[in-house]
Amino acid sequence: MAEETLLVGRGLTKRYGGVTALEGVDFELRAGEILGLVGPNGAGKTTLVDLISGAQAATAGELVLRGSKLTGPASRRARAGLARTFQYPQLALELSVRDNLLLGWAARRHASLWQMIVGAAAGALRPRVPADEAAVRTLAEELGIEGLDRAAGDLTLGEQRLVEVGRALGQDPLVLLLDEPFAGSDARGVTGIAEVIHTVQRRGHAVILVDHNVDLVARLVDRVMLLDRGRAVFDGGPRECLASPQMQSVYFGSDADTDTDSGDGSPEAQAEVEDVRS
Ligand SMILES: Nc1ncnc2c1ncn2[C@@H]1O[C@H](COP(=O)(O)OP(=O)(O)OP(=O)(O)O)[C@@H](O)[C@H]1O
Repeated sequence: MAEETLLVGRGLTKRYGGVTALEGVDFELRAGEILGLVGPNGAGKTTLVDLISGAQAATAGELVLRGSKLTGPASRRARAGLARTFQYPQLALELSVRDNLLLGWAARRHASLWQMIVGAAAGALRPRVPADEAAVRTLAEELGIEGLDRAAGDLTLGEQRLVEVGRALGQDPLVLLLDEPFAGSDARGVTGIAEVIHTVQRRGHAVILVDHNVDLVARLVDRVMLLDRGRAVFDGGPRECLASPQMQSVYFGSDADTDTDSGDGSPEAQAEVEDVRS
């Protein structure tokens, strides 16, 4: 695995009024690394993704991407090399699957994915770039996305997630942030999303993968960070995390057994991830 440090977070803290969502979280993400972010409801997982992506401003702390401070709004951070997906997929529902995917490629050349979405909804996804269209067709085949002319609003939740992950891949991110990408996905969707994760890794870039399902995450990632009530209580290998006293304490209390599946994610999804882990 490459040794270059891509992204560093130091002392990341977020307070919403009296609620401390995140407190002094440090991490390092290396090139080619897949980092799993796990923890129970309210642990601060989405907040950390929000602080990295720029969806929320940190109360304290700093982020450094390839040696440069990462600051400013989400659009600037996207230009710096971040792409993310959301707990609830954010596609342009009235546009086709093809156009939603094309937005990822188009965003490489434009200021902001969100400006692109608004512009595309108004018919501004022109002129089309043949190379982008070819890349979208290839990606759709690889991910098993069918019916490129369908409106995104007609897709199932799992299909929408796959398209959103595909769009993020089109941005060719240095760091891809995936917030619960498997929820609502069938086995084919899980395979497709896992393929995207490995594609980013093969490019020497990095992925932060958030999910409730610790067993499922552990099969895909190189490292796991366990959050509990806003604090990082474990950072290390997935097997070590599953066996750690911190994991026991966070999920079960100290003397519980080791079934770490929170119940999110289908059995099919888990079986499929077992198969696709490379
Ligand atoms: N906009 C907000 N305003 C106030 N409190 C918030 C806000 N966003 C998050 N919180 C609080 O911050 C804490 C961390 O929330 P966060 O959504 O980051 O957790 P999470 O680990 O992603 O949880 P889940 O797995 O349920 O999505 C929670 O107590 C939550 O209620």
